[in-house]
Amino acid sequence: MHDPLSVAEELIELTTTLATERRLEALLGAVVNSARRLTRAEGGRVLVLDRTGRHLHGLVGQNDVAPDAAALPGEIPVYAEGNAFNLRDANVFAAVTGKIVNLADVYDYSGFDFVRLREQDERTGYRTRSFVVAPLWNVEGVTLGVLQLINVQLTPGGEIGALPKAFERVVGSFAAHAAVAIANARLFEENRELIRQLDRRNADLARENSRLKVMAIPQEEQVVGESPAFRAALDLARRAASSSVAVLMLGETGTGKDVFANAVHRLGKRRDRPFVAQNCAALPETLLESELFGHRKGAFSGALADKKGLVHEANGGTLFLDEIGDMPLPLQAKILRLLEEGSVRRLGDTRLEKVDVRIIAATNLDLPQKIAQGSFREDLYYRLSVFPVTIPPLRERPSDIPLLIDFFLRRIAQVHGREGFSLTPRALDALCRWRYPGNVRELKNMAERAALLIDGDERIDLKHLPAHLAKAAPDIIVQTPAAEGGTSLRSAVRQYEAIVIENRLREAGWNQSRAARLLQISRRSLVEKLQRYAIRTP
Ligand SMILES: Nc1ncnc2c1ncn2[C@@H]1O[C@H](COP(=O)(O)OP(=O)(O)OP(=O)(O)O)[C@@H](O)[C@H]1O
Repeated sequence: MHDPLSVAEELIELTTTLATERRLEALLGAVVNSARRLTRAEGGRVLVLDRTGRHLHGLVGQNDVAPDAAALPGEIPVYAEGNAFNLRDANVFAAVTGKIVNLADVYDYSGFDFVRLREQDERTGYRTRSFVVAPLWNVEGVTLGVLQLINVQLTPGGEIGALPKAFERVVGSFAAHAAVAIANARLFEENRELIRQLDRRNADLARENSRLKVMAIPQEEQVVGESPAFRAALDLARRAASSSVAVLMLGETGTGKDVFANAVHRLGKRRDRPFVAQNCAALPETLLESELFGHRKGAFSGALADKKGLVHEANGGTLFLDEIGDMPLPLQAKILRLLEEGSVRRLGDTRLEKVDVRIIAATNLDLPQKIAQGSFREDLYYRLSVFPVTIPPLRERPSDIPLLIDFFLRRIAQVHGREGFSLTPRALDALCRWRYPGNVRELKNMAERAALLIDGDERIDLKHLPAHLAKAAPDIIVQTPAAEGGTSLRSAVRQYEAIVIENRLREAGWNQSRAARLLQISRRSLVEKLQRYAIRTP
């Protein structure tokens, strides 16, 4: 056995380890190791009680002489039949009574049952002789488990025997220290797990919160686009929003004229008043007139009572006249009066009524051409086009395509209750190259269709996109803006460059160094290009 000085040294070292080690497994390893060094035991184990206190489980096993013999026993039941303690087991005895079991040879009769241990010896060829079990009782007298020491060597020559009586107390107090440290480490791990759970919960809540926030904003109110051309149009719309000036939204079908009209209303002083929209191409003349300006009872067959028009509903707010190019000429005159005098006359009425309505109109038609044909009033055109906002077609702002794809897929994922959708690079490439005659609406429809076609966690691939798009995908020349009549080669190349850069950035998770490597250009040159094309991390 050790001399008192080395025992003291061992205890000091152990106390330090116990005080500093917070990871349960490492701590248990250190406990068994130190206890073995202290007692010169060949092997040692820690068994702990499960949460229900019904079983002891091995957690750590060590054996210098035969690593196989370090194997941990299976579950040891604390209770025998009839709910009495299973005191025939030396581990349970120590755990329950708080006494140290200290045997010179487990093969000699001791009253304890060592059948399993002997079976293990047979399997491993190891011979277990002396066997010490110290209870791991913490200060409150709560049993955590036991510390086993196997084959205690009494002399440096390797003579094996029971632990000398004087050492029992040392081992006992050592085990008590270890128990406190183990209890602390368990608490620490439990706390850490609780913190982890809380963090996870917080992150879930934050995600849910931002999801709800996004959901709370109606889709038509979100305006997505970062390209300089788009930003310029949006900037104009913002400026218009601050006054009550009439605005004319121009742009091809599906470019987002409705979205912009809504934004102008929402960003202006009238945001708390109604935003009322009417498609002027959707109704025949009389019905449209009655819808917009209202009617008096008997104004036409079917006019059974007085009815207010949308202009009345929009009073104080905004009236959005979509497809104004298709408005019949007589109604154009009424709109002009509304713009110039702020007054309207209901169908079948003689009186004029004052209303305070801001007009935003939109068309994808060539109004000067319609004026030339005599189907649009020139004076109305000039009145409306005081503040024109032209939304560029999507093919002229390709760097917005990935942003819009991302936006629509995220929205769709929310509706489907999914985390998200991902695209294969070739699907993204095909989407980015397409010319979108139907503009953003077409892109949105494609995203919705693809989301419906994929199975489970599948990525959106070419086969989920319309055939014409997949077919055209490899043909860069046809599909890039270079094919656009009137677009210079230089501007087409720049647009394509912007698409490629943005795609690579996406692949690289918006890590600029990684994207630069993928593009095989320097990071500095990438940064310059990002500035030039106004590409920003979303
Ligand atoms: N910049 C954008 N950000 C988000 N969604 C957009 C954007 N532009 C268009 N959309 C969406 O695309 C679809 C078509 O847009 P919108 O109806 O505003 O186009 P439009 O120009 O008014 O079309 P039309 O001329 O056919 O009436 C809508 O679902 C709209 O929400």
